Amino acid sequence: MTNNKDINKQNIVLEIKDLHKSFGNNHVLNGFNLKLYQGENLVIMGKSGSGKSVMIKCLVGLMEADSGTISVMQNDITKLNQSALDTLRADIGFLFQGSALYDSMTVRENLEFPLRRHTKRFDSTANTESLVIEALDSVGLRDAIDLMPSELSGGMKKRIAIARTLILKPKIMLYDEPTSGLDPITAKEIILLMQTIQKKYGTSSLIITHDVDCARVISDRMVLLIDGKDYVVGTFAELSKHKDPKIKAFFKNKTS
Ligand SMILES: Nc1ncnc2c1ncn2[C@@H]1O[C@H](COP(=O)(O)OP(=O)(O)OP(=O)(O)O)[C@@H](O)[C@H]1O
Repeated sequence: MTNNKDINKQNIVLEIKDLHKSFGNNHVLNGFNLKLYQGENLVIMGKSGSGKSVMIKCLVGLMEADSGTISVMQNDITKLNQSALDTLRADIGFLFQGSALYDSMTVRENLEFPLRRHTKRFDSTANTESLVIEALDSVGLRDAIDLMPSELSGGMKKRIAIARTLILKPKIMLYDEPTSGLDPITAKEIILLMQTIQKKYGTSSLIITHDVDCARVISDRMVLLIDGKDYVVGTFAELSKHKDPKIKAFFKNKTS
């Protein structure tokens, strides 16, 4: 299933070309490529240890690749100075696996935190309170504004983490295992929320997941990371019918 929306294939918002990363003899990324188009949900699947986290770390600058290029909105991030990189980073919202809220801060303070770090992004008249409320409304949790993270369920934490990412109005969202640790109903709610956000904010999303149901619902295209490469790229419908055993293994009993 593909989502019925505009994808602008003329506008590549993120491109990884020929990425290599090894740790000694462990050649984790071995010529990995991907293109993310504006307005697209691109799912990356790969088995455990295939290099998804390594790829994300290279992408957000936490790890240096051995070779290859990573361009975000036509800027090669390996060639930017720190200040240009920080500006560009604000355009990328990263939802970490564990939600990563600050436990000692209220929901409001958690949401204000990125605003304080990226003050240049907002003019001085921007009202912090209204930005916080707008982001909370987007995830349906305005009433949680004064709660502490310990008072939230797993699904609520995920929503607040999404709101905290959205508050900077990113152009690209990176979701690392957005449904892991959630029960199937809550996982479905988060997937629906990701779709709603995409429509409302017009973001492009890179979604790393093991969750085949999530991939089926959310992906416009998928990339399978196998043997350190973009082994195959295509829609869920195309890949789930593939005869190659390495590809079939991802979809076993899951194509209904
Ligand atoms: N800092 C590091 N030093 C040495 N080896 C590393 C380092 N980081 C990752 N690796 C190795 O890179 C490989 C890929 O790891 P990575 O964490 O990217 O896998 P993954 O696809 O994200 O797995 P999972 O789905 O289980 O999270 C593994 O063999 C891992 O041991």
